[in-house]
Amino acid sequence: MALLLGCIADDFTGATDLAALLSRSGLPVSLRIGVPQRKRDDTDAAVIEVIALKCRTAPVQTAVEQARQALEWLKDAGATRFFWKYCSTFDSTPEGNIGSIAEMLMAEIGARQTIYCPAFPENGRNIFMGHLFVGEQLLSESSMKDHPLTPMRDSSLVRLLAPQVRGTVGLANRIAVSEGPAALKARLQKLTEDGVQHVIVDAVCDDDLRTIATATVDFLLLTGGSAIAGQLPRLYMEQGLAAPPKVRQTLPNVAGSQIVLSGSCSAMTRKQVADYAGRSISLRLDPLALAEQGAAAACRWLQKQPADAAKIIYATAEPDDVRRAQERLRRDKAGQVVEQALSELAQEAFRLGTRRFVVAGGETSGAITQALGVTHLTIGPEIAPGVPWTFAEVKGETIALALKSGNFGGETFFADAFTRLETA
Ligand SMILES: Nc1ncnc2c1ncn2[C@@H]1O[C@H](COP(=O)(O)OP(=O)(O)O)[C@@H](O)[C@H]1O
Ligand SMILES: O=C(O)[C@@H](O)C(=O)COP(=O)(O)O
Repeated sequence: MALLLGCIADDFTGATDLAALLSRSGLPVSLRIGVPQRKRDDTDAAVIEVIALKCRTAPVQTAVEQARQALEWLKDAGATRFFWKYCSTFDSTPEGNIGSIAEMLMAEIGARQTIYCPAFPENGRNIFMGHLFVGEQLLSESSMKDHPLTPMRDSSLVRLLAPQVRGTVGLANRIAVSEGPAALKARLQKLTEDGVQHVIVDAVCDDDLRTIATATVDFLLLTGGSAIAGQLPRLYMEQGLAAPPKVRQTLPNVAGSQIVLSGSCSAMTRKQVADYAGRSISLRLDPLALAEQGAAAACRWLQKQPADAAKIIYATAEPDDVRRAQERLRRDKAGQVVEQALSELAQEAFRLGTRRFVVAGGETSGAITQALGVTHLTIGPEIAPGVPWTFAEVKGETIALALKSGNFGGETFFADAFTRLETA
């Protein structure tokens, strides 16, 4: 099938979030883990391809290079329009990588302007006058200020983006958006004439997203969260470019034991871990002990647990505990030892017969998915907005994998996830 859209996501939970919102339309969406080694098969039914990278916190040059390779693969597969997906809380290091990757993509595909719209109203992320809100709080006052890898201490998207790009950053505010697609298009055109290449666009509800998508559907490059992308399939269908397949894909029925692995320290994950630890067998990992002794003791613990019992292994901790571990180990090293341990535990769980995995945390999901050797994910039912079950082949076996973004899902998410799988 001809490709309508080629997407690049900066982490794996972000990629499944994006694929879930695009899939709501019924259009077939393919999700690849990393840049595929092989060319796309011409008979592939998907009309949208998503490539999941793990580049959110990588050094700028590494991240840009990974995105360039993903772009090459998508272009080679026939894509002419592209979407660059990053976090709805604009998670980035001070130097990048949101703007640096966008600027590279614009240069490679010849786009004069792009928009930045991380808003995800269904999950409480809204942009007003260029400022990002999480629920009713400014981003910088929300729990994102304590993120272990990308603490967000400013809420102005213009200020956050400006140091990440060489070009000029501007704003199309809510007033422009509220005037409808034609007026917004004119505002963007005026900004282009004024030499503004990078435009933050306000959105506080799904109607705003519809307006923005309608005004920019023909842009060569759009950037933002999953919610703005989720508006595109309907527009493609209205333009007669695609129609959902008549027969829906049947999803596998995955038997085998289950586990939750959590490396997210986000506020919602902390509540979810507390809830599920009260319903299951649990093991808490200590980064300092892991740095000294590795994951062997935790693997031995796992081997001793009854196969059919509900279990959770987590490094999830309160901000003060995270800070203490980072002071002793350095921020990146603390993250790496936890990611490495959870990856080994996922491999051990698979060896012991686990086939249903719920993973919390974007970086954590990247590490675990790569450790399991997953290269392609089929998108299944959504458990909570932006968090679908996915299915993958590992060593000839089908596994079910739910990759949960840090702050997504309700308090009982982990239990809900397994219930959703039973009823899918
Ligand atoms: N107790 C801890 N101390 C320090 N870092 C931790 C701890 N637990 C987890 N981490 C690290 O914090 C990071 C959390 O990021 P991520 O997995 O992307 O979660 P989120 O989706 O909430 O952003 C990971 O690199 C993880 O290894
Ligand atoms: O847009 C979002 O918020 C998510 O799709 C996402 O990218 C979350 O990343 P993590 O919080 O690191 O899971």
